[in-house]
Amino acid sequence: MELMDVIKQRRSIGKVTEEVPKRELIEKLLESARWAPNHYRTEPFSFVVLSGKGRDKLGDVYGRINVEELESTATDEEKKEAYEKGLKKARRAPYIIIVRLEPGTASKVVFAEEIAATACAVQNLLLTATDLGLGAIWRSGQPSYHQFMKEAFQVSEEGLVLGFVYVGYPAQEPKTPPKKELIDMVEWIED
Ligand SMILES: Cc1cc2nc3c(=O)[nH]c(=O)nc-3n(C[C@H](O)[C@H](O)[C@H](O)COP(=O)(O)O)c2cc1C
Repeated sequence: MELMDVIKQRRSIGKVTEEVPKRELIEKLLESARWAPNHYRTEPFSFVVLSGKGRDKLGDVYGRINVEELESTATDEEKKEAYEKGLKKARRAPYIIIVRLEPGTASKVVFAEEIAATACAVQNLLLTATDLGLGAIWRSGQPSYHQFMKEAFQVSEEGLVLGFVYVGYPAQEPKTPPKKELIDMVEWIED
């Protein structure tokens, strides 16, 4: 596909089928992420790929966070339900790619730029998914930044789990969300 077509056709696909994409396709996504720009060559991004029962590692964290958020008066039944809801959340796609960020340690490194570089890596991944006919969505939310998440996926105090890319084959054709017009976001200053 033409680059501009891939860019425009990429949509966040939240609903995917249970069909498991071949591992080689997921490897292609990761390979494209590897080439993202990053300042001072810190390459702050790394990935954990979950599939099958491996997804329960994320589900367990979601579940424990759900349980922690319950009132102290919650019954065992309510805790079980909350935990299982977490497990289910991590089964929404056959593959989940955990996006980790570990900032460079040199004093000149700017944390915002480490986030920018990691976001570039995710965009590469999402565009490649579009090109390969896969459906993908970048998910985040508060659990992403929870201490349980950092511990489970070995992220340091300084680092971040920037989010999760859920990948499968599209089970929906999402509408294109309204996008601002260029005229509303660009100022040209000439001569
Ligand atoms: C940093 C980031 C975090 C996101 N987190 C979520 C999320 O937790 N849940 C979700 O449904 N979509 C999430 N999205 C996807 C956006 O909802 C989506 O990009 C937006 O609606 C525009 O739609 P499009 O991606 O199809 O252009 C996230 C996107 C970004 C860039």
